[in-house]
Amino acid sequence: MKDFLIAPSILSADFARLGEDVANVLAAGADVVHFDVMDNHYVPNLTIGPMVCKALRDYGITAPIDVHLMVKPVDSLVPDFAKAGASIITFHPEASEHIDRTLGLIREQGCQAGLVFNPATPLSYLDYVMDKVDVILLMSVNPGFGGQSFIAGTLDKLREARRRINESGRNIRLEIDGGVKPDNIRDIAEAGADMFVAGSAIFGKPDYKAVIDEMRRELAAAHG
Ligand SMILES: O=C(CO)[C@H](O)[C@H](O)COP(=O)(O)O
Ligand SMILES: [Fe+2]
Repeated sequence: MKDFLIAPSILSADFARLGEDVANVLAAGADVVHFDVMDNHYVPNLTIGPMVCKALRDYGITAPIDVHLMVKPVDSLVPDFAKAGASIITFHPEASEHIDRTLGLIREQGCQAGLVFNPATPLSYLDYVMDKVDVILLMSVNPGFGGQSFIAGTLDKLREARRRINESGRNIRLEIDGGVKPDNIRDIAEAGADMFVAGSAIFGKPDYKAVIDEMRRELAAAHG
């Protein structure tokens, strides 16, 4: 089977007992912790910052933490998240004045760097920075909230992103975020994604392992 990563979004976790809930979802078979940072400025919602990332590390979470920055400006938060234990830091190109500089800053801080594309953001932002990204994250909902429905047009965009990655010859992760569920994850994988964020689909069910196992069965059946 291809190397697929499942990354539960803690946006839908129980914040009153976050460490325990994250440990439980990892014990249920998740690979990566997806950490949504919203600032009530770039997106109309307010969530969590570096202190919470550090608290998860202090609690004993050792899995990669994938920090999805939905903030503007971006750069000042990058060293803070790197120090707090982030493994991957992704940001929206519209939110950075200097995309190349922000990507470089993330790598200088020892993290993997990625760009996030809203449903209407063109992939042309990749044109001159393909050698500086480790992750490409396509949003399949408009950013700001969990529990929204997958926008079907994202499948074509995934194919286009996969084509660009293949052409680059680089080992870049293709991550998808928003409305991912057991009943659509196979189509999403066949369109080219290899890292799958799922918030409400996993944390919204009492048995995390049952959902993750079902996703893995669907992924095992994916072609391509
Ligand atoms: O970045 C996000 C929203 O901006 C979240 O990661 C995403 O929405 C996950 O939630 P769900 O799987 O419930 O759609
Ligand atoms: Fe996210």
